Amino acid sequence: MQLHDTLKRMANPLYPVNSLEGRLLFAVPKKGRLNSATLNLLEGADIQFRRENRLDIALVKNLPIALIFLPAADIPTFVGEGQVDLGITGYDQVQEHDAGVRSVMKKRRFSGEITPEEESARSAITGCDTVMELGFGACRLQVQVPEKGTYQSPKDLIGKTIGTSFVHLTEKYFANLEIEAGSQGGLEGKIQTKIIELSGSVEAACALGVADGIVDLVESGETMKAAGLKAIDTVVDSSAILIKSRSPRNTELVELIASRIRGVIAAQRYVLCQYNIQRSALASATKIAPGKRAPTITTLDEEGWVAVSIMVEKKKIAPVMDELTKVGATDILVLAIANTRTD
Ligand SMILES: Nc1ncnc2c1ncn2[C@@H]1O[C@H](COP(=O)(O)OP(=O)(O)OP(=O)(O)O)[C@@H](O)[C@H]1O
Ligand SMILES: O=P(O)(O)OC[C@H]1O[C@H](OP(=O)(O)OP(=O)(O)O)[C@H](O)[C@@H]1O
Repeated sequence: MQLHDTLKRMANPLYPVNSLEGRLLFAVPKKGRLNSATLNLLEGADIQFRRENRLDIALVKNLPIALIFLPAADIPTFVGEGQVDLGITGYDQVQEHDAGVRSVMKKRRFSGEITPEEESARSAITGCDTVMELGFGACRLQVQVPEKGTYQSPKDLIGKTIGTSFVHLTEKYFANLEIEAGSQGGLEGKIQTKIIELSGSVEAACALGVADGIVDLVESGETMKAAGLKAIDTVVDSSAILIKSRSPRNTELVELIASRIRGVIAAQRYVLCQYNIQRSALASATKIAPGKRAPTITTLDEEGWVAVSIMVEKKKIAPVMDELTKVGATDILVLAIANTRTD
């Protein structure tokens, strides 16, 4: 059943379900690490909405879109099944969802419930496509063990107990490890390593004797350090991504949103740098900072001088200004870009 129909059946009269008709459904993280950066991105893309208290659906005022607020972990399911057209979540969550779907299909094939052909046909229609990386929410899903313990390499954990919120990726990781080590048993892909599902505070599992190792997200590394753990391998490198279903309701609108978001990301990543320089030094200056496509050069009302305008990556602007000064650039101005539409 389509999400539109399901929502219509819900009794709560506050749900703006009747107005969902004809709208593109866009899932965004309702809380957690990706929530605030996602809301900033929507604001930058001029996607205007007002979310009523405790409602997980908000109609966009200026575009035929409805925002659906969901846990980041559930967004790949809704988009992958085509119930929702677009979504923002972590790449780790998409990988976890895909690994889960593949594992269920594999089990159904081994039990004779579906044929290999049905398995690949279903895999082709479900799942989501990545539209773009969004430049926030960077983290790594890592295998962690007690710093002072005896486990040094991931292979030492074969047959042991692992705590994680990412059970499917962890199962796949240890299944591959066991195959590599020649110790995996059974055609059904049963693994010797025991995976325990935990929904939060995974880092506490080793100290409490629940697990020998964990597979959990790391950003700064502070949480793992405080818990006396060290990383011995990375399962997935992740950051926030925009995903779309394989059959979105309105591809033009998907393109419009993608293009707006691309513009916001470019605006966040670049600054506009303007300076004056003598024409004779222009070649050296543009070599230092050639701009995104090419510099915009304007003749100044002073013999032999030009004004140059270029986009520069924010993180490189300080050394670029140092170098430009060395070759004779003056009156250097750096301006924030509010928004942009660029390739
Ligand atoms: N420490 C982190 N640094 C950066 N990104 C992270 C971090 N932890 C998680 N993420 C990213 O955010 C996504 C959502 O994780 P988060 O723990 O915020 O979800 P949640 O379960 O919805 O929220 P909560 O933990 O508050 O219940 C993760 O899948 C990952 O992509
Ligand atoms: O490397 P760090 O910067 O310290 O971040 C890593 C921590 O962040 C995440 O947990 P979160 O704080 O979202 O809470 P949770 O344990 O309830 O999932 C993750 O599960 C780690 O515990």
